[in-house]
Amino acid sequence: MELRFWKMNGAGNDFILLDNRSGAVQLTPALVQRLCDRHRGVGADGVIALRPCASGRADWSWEFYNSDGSCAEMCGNGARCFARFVQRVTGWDRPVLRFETVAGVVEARYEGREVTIRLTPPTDVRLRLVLPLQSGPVELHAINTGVPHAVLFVPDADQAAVGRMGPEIRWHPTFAPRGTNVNFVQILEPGHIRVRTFERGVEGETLACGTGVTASALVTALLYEVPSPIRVRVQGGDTLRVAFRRVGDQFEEVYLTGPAEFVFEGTIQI
Ligand SMILES: N[C@@H](CCC[C@H](N)C(=O)O)C(=O)O
Repeated sequence: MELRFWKMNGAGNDFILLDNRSGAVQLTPALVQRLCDRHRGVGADGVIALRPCASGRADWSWEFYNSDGSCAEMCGNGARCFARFVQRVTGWDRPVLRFETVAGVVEARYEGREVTIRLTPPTDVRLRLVLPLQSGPVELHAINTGVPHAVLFVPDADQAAVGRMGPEIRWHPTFAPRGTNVNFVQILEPGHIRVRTFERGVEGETLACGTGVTASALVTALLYEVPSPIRVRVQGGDTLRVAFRRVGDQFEEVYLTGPAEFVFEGTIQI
């Protein structure tokens, strides 16, 4: 079978997008791994498939897979790409698109080449956890912004031990059974942070992680009383923006703004 795909990226976090409205493509873990293979496939951090919204709660639905073939509940950078993809393949011409994810309904607003998404409210906030790692105890913070994230503050993101501490925290029993994504956050100035993310399901550092950027900004807001919006520089060099409405320790509205770019389209035999 010949599979048509579109390659996109959001701040360097790259995805293969498929129009699977008909349900003709069976996205097995093996097929996702093959498509995402950077040597033998198209190459990407994940695969996103457009689906009709069976529940009627939104305009469309998606399936999201990490490059290892695992399903994830949500993806911030992927959500912005998905919004532009729906425009291209369905002719969607409204200013806002709502689509269903495992984490809940996400709203996307088109702003030229950028997209702002409204995420589901964060859950499972746990501040000041101390984890006994091999290198000694480390203080970090947990928050779920659609998928689980650990956030730890470092003096210099360039020097952060992402490759060593990332997998250790990602698989730590505190976050069992499905583990967590891990963000290393440097405060650059008030309202401006830099984030490097070790991603679950990619099992490595990506150039950006939208839900990780959001998690890092919200934890920064809680710990350091930083007001909305917060600018976040990612490893790929882009700057994303996180805006929120906070009531006490609760975030009632959370938005992520950033780029979503088409790179190429093609076909592959599966
Ligand atoms: N890159 C994404 C997050 C994708 C899911 C994540 N790897 C997980 O399995 O939790 C983003 O931009 O948010």
